[in-house]
Amino acid sequence: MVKQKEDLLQQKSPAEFFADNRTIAGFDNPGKCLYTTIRELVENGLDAAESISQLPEIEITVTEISQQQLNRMRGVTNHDRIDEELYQDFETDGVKQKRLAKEAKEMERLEKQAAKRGDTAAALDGKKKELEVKRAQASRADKVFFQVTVRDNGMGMAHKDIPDMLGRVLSGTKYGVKQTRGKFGLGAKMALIWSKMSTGLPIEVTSARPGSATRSYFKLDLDIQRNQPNVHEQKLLDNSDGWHGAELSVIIAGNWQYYRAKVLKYLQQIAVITPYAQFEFAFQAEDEKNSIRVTFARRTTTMPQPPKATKHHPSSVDLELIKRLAASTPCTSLISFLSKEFDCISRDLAEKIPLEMRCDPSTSPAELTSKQIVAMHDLLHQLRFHNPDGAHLSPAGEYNLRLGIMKELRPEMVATHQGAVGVHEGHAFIVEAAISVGGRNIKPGLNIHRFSNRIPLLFEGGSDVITRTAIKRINWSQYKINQTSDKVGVFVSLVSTKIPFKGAGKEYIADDVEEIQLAVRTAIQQCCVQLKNKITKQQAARDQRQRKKNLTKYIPNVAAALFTVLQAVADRKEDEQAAKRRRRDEEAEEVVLGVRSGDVTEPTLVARLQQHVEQIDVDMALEYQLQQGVTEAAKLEAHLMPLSARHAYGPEAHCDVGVIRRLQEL
Ligand SMILES: Nc1ncnc2c1ncn2[C@@H]1O[C@H](COP(=O)(O)OP(=O)(O)OP(=O)(O)O)[C@@H](O)[C@H]1O
Repeated sequence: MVKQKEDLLQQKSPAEFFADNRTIAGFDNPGKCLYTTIRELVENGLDAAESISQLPEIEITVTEISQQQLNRMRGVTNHDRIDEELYQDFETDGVKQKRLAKEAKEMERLEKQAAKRGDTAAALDGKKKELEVKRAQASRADKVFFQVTVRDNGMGMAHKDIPDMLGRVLSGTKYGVKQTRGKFGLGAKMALIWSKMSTGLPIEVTSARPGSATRSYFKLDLDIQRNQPNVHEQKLLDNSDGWHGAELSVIIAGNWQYYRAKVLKYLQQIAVITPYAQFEFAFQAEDEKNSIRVTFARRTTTMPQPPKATKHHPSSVDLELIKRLAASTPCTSLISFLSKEFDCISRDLAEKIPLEMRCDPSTSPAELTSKQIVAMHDLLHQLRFHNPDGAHLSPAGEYNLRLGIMKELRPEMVATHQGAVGVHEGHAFIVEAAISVGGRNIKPGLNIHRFSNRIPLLFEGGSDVITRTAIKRINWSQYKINQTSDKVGVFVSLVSTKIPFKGAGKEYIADDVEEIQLAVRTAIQQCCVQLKNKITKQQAARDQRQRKKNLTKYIPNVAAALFTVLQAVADRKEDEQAAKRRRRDEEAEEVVLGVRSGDVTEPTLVARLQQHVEQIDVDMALEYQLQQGVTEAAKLEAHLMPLSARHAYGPEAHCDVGVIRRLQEL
């Protein structure tokens, strides 16, 4: 029987699979491909720097390249068009008229809107320019390409490993049980696959290990069918200046116009979670006026402890993993195998497990039969073990998180919380959260920022455990936060040796892991409790200010009215006065006498009323303190110290509650 074409058995290499299913890895459309390429290369740079405890310095350059330029690079001749009408961007006269009319209308609308809002001429010009750029980009016939170059100061790559690291899908150094940004051994290769698919150009890599006298240069691409690197050029260059790190450069199709905001947001968020890193970003447009240069400056040199590799927790192992470990271990007995290859198995316990399996404890792991491996697997899933302690994890830390938020958003208030170590399928995890209120570039409502293993997640937020928890499982009003009108920043970061991502694109964290769900909720709630305290105090202070303002507003009128009355009394004849004298107390009598002698005037009344309002303030503050308990309310954090050796303490001011010393420059 002749086989039908569709019956033919075919095989795909991993590279082919990911080339056909780019979306899985976050390479959906040209714009998203540009974004993900930047992201993957930046995260590799951060991992590489942190792995040698180096404060990361990441330079990202995105250079716009026109179709003509690209053709020149590829040695393809640029031809003039013979028949314009064949091209997608050809406009008939009618279509052109319609477009021009639409643009004129849009301009008119902008002008009206600006007049209504009272915008300045410069603001209006800015908007018009934006419109023109959009129009120019939309009408451009040429496709736009980008050279993405990312340079870091990390550990670099060994010369011999570079082709495999970057030219073979599913190869990397981050597969162990360790918290890293990268995991799958895919990201950089996807950028290369996309460059192959969209421009056909190879990747260029320069790298040096710390202390290396040479730096490696490679130009390579990836044979998608065979899933193997294809080296075009390689050389060893001089490294006498002692540089270490890596610089990767790819040329890909992309869309800057639609993904500009996402790229900048990503960089801002990665700057929030890694305030100890310095990011230099440059976008070089063909037209210089559209170029951008942004620096996300380092604000601290305190780096979290680098994550450490740990061992597999017995409750998380599967049959295949046990087989693999048993075949590769140098241990010669089951006792040492169990105690050395697994986390949370003490020597004591390791001696008991083989007995439970009805196995000789001195059996070599390499000699375990399939049945014994099955027995070990079943047993490991039935026994009780300590949970991993999370010491190998590296959360950003409340200090860094707060610092990052303060530097990027400048909120009015911020609260942070780091939760206890949790466990999911034998992998330890830690959830950290920060909630901010107010700040720049933040919209009213909940602004949710998600991080996993210290990378920002910007897409598919709707299904993420953090978004869903913040929106559905927190009763914000209980903490005096209005989730629709207050500008609330919700920052949640999860670190673990295994993040339950949905998809290889690492875009969002599953919402079905109860332990993580609960930890996220608790961390947010803990921040909210801290904020509620601050908000209550702030509200009380605001109410007080308002009351004072209201009272002060009426002082001139009240003083004038009062003075008129007092004057009328003072002007009455003596006998009338005598008749009424008995009814007035002495204090009032004194005031009337004052008015008569000219000592009490209208301004005197104004001053006394103002004094009275001030006094009410002080009384209320005291009353508040008594209600709150003196220690709580009277405590005010203050940090006073000389700015430098050139400062000394000056004169002292004494008051009931303490002494204030003023700093003086020498
Ligand atoms: N800038 C770099 N410095 C040092 N090593 C790097 C750098 N970029 C990549 N590598 C090495 O190349 C390997 C493959 O990188 P790749 O981006 O393909 O995958 P990954 O980072 O391991 O995982 P993921 O697909 O989850 O990002 C990395 O594991 C790392 O060892």
